Amino acid sequence: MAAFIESKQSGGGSSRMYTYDTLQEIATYLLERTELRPKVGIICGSGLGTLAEQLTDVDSFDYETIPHFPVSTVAGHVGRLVFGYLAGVPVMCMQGRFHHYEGYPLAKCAMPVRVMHLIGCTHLIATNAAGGANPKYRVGDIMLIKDHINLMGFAGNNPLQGPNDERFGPRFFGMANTYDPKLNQQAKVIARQIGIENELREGVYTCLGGPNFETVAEVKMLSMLGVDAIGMSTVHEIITARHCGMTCFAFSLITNMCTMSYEEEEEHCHDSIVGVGKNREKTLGEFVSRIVKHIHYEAKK
Ligand SMILES: O=P(O)(O)O[C@H]1O[C@H](CO)[C@@H](O)[C@H]1O
Ligand code: HPA
Repeated sequence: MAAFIESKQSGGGSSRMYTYDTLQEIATYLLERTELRPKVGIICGSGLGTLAEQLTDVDSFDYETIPHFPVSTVAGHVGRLVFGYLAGVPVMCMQGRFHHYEGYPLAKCAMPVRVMHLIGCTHLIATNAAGGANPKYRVGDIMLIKDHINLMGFAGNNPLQGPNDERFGPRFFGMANTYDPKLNQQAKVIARQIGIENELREGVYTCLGGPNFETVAEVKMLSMLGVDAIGMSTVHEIITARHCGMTCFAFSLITNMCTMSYEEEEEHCHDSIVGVGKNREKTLGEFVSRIVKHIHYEAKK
């Protein structure tokens, strides 16, 4: 198994390793094995995979069985692509994502987003577990992402590095309003409808490489830069989705507060992070179902 995982983890560091033809091959493999034609792709974060278990009439594919697909190596990420209906709407759901710290280049982490696009998804919903860097936040809050800071990009690490294939999108493109403001507005309405408006936040997310959590000095610095929540994912997926013209919606479940002083005992660990996701599964299921329904009916107007 270890050798198998290693072989799945190897490969170049840029978008070059997943050519348009390779990605089309993956999409075709899946389309030949499911009759569902989803317009919405969902990525489940750590501990949030039970969302995929709410789908009905499913066709599911373990990552190991999908050609050219990496495998999930992190607890709380099952490693399965599930097609099915959520609240009566066809969706495809990654029950487990890929992270840079697993040894995968960013282009590989974000590759399934391009597969979603080729399958016909027009919308991406990315979810994640994140640490609260905003002291007003509480564990269990849901933070709508209104923007991100691509810290890894500052250091020259971007999922779109390498030759650009115009069939996906242009070489250069803007990122303003990438997190669809209208969907965030609707999410606030939904939060009121389901009685979670007091737990809903809207803020800025950043992704660090991980796998270690942040030092106190790092949290202080990020907080000064305007970061509200810190994680190790999502940013490269959203950049990839934006590049190919998908509408993006994303939120963080605040699973822990980042350690903000040296006196505090650091309490977070991956198990408790996954546990918070599980505790919030019912609420998040309802929240995401309503977002998906909204996207579906808006598209029909
Ligand atoms: O971003 P997701 O996949 O939700 O996972 C988050 O939780 C893990 C840390 O416990 C890290 O992988 C971090 O990125
Ligand atoms: N930091 C980084 N990533 C995370 C955290 C955190 O505190 N919590 C969940 N994912």
